[in-house]
Amino acid sequence: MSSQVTGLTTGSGGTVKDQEIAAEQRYVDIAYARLEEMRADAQAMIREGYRQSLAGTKGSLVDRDAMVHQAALRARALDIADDGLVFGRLDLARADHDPAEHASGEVRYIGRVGVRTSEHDSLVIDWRAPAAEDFYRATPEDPRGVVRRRVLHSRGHTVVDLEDDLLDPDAADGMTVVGDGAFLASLARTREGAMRDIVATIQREQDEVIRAPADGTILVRGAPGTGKTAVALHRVAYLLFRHRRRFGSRGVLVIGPNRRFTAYIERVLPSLGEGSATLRSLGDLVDGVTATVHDAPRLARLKGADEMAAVLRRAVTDHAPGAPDELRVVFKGVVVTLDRARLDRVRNEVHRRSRGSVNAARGRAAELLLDALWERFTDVGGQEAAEAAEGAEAGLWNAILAADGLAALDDPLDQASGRENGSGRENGSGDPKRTRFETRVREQRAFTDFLVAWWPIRRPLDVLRSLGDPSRLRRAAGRDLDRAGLDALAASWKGENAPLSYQDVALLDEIDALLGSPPRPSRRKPAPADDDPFVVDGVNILTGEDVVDDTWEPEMQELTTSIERLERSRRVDDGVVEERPEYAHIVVDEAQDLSPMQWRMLGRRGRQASWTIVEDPAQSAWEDLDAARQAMEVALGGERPASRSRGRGRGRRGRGGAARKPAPARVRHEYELTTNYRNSTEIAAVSARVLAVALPEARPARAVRTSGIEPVARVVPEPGLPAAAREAAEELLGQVEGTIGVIVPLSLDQSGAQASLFDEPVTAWTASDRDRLAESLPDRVQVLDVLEAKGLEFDAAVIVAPETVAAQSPRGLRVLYVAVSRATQRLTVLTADPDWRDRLFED
Ligand SMILES: Nc1ncnc2c1ncn2[C@@H]1O[C@H](COP(=O)(O)OP(=O)(O)OP(=O)(O)O)[C@@H](O)[C@H]1O
Repeated sequence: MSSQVTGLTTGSGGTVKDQEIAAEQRYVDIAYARLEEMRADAQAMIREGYRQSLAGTKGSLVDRDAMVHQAALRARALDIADDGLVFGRLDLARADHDPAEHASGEVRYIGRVGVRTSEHDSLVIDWRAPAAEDFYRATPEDPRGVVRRRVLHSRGHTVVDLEDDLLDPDAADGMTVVGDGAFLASLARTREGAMRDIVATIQREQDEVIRAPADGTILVRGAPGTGKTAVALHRVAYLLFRHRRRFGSRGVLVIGPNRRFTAYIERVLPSLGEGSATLRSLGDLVDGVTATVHDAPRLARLKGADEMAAVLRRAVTDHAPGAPDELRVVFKGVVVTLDRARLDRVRNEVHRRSRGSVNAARGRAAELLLDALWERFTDVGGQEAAEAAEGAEAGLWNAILAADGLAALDDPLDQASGRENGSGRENGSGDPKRTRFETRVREQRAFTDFLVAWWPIRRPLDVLRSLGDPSRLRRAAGRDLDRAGLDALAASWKGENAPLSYQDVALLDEIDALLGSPPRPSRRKPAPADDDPFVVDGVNILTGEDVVDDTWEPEMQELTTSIERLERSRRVDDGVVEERPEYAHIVVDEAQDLSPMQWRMLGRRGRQASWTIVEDPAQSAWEDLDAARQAMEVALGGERPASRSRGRGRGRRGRGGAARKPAPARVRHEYELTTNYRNSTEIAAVSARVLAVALPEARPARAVRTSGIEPVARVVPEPGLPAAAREAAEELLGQVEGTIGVIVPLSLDQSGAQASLFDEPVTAWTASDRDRLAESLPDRVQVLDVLEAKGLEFDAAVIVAPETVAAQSPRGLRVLYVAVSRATQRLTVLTADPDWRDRLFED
């Protein structure tokens, strides 16, 4: 028999629950005392590391670094554990349980880090260790040897509440069971603006995802509020704990939809003691650029489509803006010219042969230009003319020398060809006249200046901006874009200061991959080469190497090759070209919104990675989900069915991709989360109605918490919506303690070239509407548009003009579904259309 207690008073003072709390407090105090000793040990180890460095040998410095690094990591993890160190207790059944005896089997305490006594006995088990798994997995149907599971709620070092689950009543002889729904109560807690870890209350289906196999791909689906983000972050902490060597060294990347979202989740991993994962949004994944705007859905669809890859491929092979369209050199008095058509042929040939990095192909461009010049030189009879001029010149000199009684000159051009043998390009022709020609041409400033201007080292942003010119974009587009698309795209990229959108960032990454690294400078500086014609102001324009000597004037360096320098300074640190980072594991949150181009961007960072993909297709703002799926498959590098599925996982065969050679097949496991921990049942009912219209076949998640507070709907004439939104926010400020989100429709640019994308004008909210609304509201109220609200949650939400949100794009209803599922406690909907009130609020 066990005794279920919620607040009974005992004779010895306090409730039974108080006594249980006091007993747990004694244990927790012991754990904290030991934690303090471990922290002191870690500090001592850091000091010892520094002391060793005084020994002064190289080996001791390496040892010191390793020791200090390890000790510092340990110290940080221990510091973090200081808050709520112990949060769980498992009472296990005795293996030889005799029903006649009192059950007192093994007791395990679960916490944020593992704590052992100085004799190495376990005091607290790290939540990620195998021995902690039962804490999250045991259920009454499958108790896994657990009789009672206890969750300890603490404030700092003090235990303030307990909650028990009795999992095996037959084995719980005499065991006290306390609790009054503290878990559910914790779900209703105030949201303060940043997501918190859920380590003490991870549920079984969530734990299966967190501890899923580390290889291959994990695909996690679930409706809003089912904990997908929370689970993905806890999985990162788990992977880094269990496979530190593998994931710690090459790194884990967590990708979220926007910067607001990454700011919202950024505290979770550090609170779990993991500071090493890289957290980025789709808008700041590429170094040096930051997206500040979302494109209107139709523009986003154009930019994100797979076809853009071909458009950009053609764009980087076009001549750079301002590239000269004539090359003119002089050899032996003969003027040799390459006109625009000939230059274009050379350009095409360079691209055909160099397949890959455009920026690194300048050397090849120089070679093919020389070939074309020689061809042209011979075509125009230049050889004969040069020989005649040469003969006349030599004759003149010899006549002068003979008059002075001196011997005749050797052929000066033969001397030049002798020099050529040692230093120049081997053109393979074996023709000394041609070799001589090339040597002379390469020495000409006209040629090297032309080369730098005609084949500049290009930056991705310059290429994108150049497509703001409609004629240039039309050349690049071929048949891949129609007229309306062309105009809208060009308008969005035009001008130095046009803001960069989230989709633009993926395009910049694509261009970066096409341009490739600029030529790599060598670590060793070569000697200054005064006689090297490809050295222009201290830089070899073919290789990008610095060939400056100590006497070089820095100002002079800046004069001629500043583009190269700028580009290299972006990437080069201490002589090492910084390549695009690749990760061992990539977590993609809100994956349903990624465009094909964004998948390509991620794929380049995870060629060898395993993946955790988290998504809810019902929340997708992206129109062409099939194309996005295919791009995802390519990014993931080919799949094969799971050899062994765990939990609810199911294996599935993917469709490798054509754009990249498929990587070795990888295992995939799919999971579904089914419980909504965010919304009250009342709010969940509203979002279920939107889902039923948006995607009738989809199933809403089961909400578990009833608040007794019904959502509110108000019908307001359209011009009055901003004022009504403000009023609603002010009202909610008095009703909830935490955050309030006022979620408004998108601000769509339907002017100028972008107007052609809209069949008919759609109501939009302007930036000034938003600003006016946000004016003088306190910080805990955020005014944001529906796309910015992705992944976030608030104590209360005001949804403004659902009818407009629904009409703004073909996926408008799904976007509205996102908006109405953000609130934990209170929801107010303001609409100008009474039908919409009925749709959302009447059964
Ligand atoms: N096991 C749990 N214990 C306590 N809180 C939980 C648990 N699981 C999820 N939550 C809470 O539920 C809320 C929703 O979680 P989360 O944001 O991860 O959901 P989501 O599925 O990613 O939602 P969306 O699809 O809307 O982005 C968060 O406040 C999270 O802390």
